[in-house]
Amino acid sequence: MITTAARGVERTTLRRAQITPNVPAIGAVAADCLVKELETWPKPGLVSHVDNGSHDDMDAGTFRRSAAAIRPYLQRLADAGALGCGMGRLRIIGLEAERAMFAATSGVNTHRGAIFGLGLLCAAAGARAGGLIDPRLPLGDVVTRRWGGSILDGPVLLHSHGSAARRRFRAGGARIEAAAGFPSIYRIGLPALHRAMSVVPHDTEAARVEACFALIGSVEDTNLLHRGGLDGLHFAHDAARRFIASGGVGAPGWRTRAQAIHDSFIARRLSPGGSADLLAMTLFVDAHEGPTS
Ligand SMILES: CC(C)(COP(=O)(O)OP(=O)(O)OC[C@H]1O[C@@H](n2cnc3c(N)ncnc32)[C@H](O[C@H]2O[C@H](COP(=O)(O)OP(=O)(O)OP(=O)(O)O)[C@@H](O)[C@H]2O)[C@@H]1O)[C@@H](O)C(=O)NCCC(=O)NCCS
Ligand SMILES: Nc1ncnc2[nH]cnc12
Repeated sequence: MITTAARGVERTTLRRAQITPNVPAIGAVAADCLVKELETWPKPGLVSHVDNGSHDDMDAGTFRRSAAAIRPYLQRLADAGALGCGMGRLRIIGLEAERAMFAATSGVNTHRGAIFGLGLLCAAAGARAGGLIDPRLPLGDVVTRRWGGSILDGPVLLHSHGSAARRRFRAGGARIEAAAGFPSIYRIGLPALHRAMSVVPHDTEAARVEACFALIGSVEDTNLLHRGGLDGLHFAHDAARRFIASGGVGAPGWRTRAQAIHDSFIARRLSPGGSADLLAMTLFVDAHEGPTS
């Protein structure tokens, strides 16, 4: 737990540090990406502004409260990145963010994966904007270079759904994704988002749907493994890949087909929460290094 004394040190250091003017915007951009992820429909099995997907313990309001509660911590992670902090400091802020999330959601895990991955990307954006690292380096590479080793060496959560699924199925999960510089964002999420933006330039929600399906079709999502085992993961991969292969959001009638896949996930109670987090992270990276940023 962070002590009052440690907080005082952090505040003093922040006052002294040369934080460039765009660092203070990083947390707000990240929280906005969480809201954009929420406001994307249809997302198979996931909660949105339209329905609760495969969940009966949370709705759009739960996610909005969670995003608002963790926003200041995402900014603190950006500030910590700009100050050159190591993984130990980032982990303390991340755990505080988790506590704020649980307080805002009455104990429901909405964004633990997002706090981790988006939090690291915020710290990377802070390090880059603060002049600590080559500004041309992609944010994913910044994460690998600065914190990759300690991400993999850090303490493991023994009782999370994800850790149980990772042990049972030998899956990778959020740490491997982050330590490797977020290959799912750079190889899958961003190309799908940009492809769809060129096909449906006036429909930004459709572009997010395309990126979401592309991610679900490829990510080894521990949420899918936790709820549906290997069968659930394969079902999700197949359905999402078929949607993309048949033209995605560029094909006529795409919304009806996407909704049918959403319904099929709900019938199996599948929820690709890791892919939802990676969609929010894709939007964040796009905001910082996309064609129009
Ligand atoms: C390192 C931690 C992330 C440890 O977490 P864990 O051991 O649980 O590791 P993972 O299995 O790897 O998953 C963690 C969460 O990351 C998301 N995720 C899943 N697969 C992937 C993937 N392949 N790549 C990236 N991210 C992935 C996912 O988060 C979402 O799902 C959460 C809800 O899940 P769950 O509680 O199981 O909910 P339900 O299925 O609904 O449960 P039931 O209703 O069935 O009961 C939600 O949070 C989404 O965000 C995984 O859950 C990390 O937590 C940790 O160590 N934190 C400490 C802080 C820290 O180090 N911070 C660093 C600086 S910020
Ligand atoms: N929209 C969403 N629905 C369910 N789980 C999630 N985890 C992150 N975003 C989510």
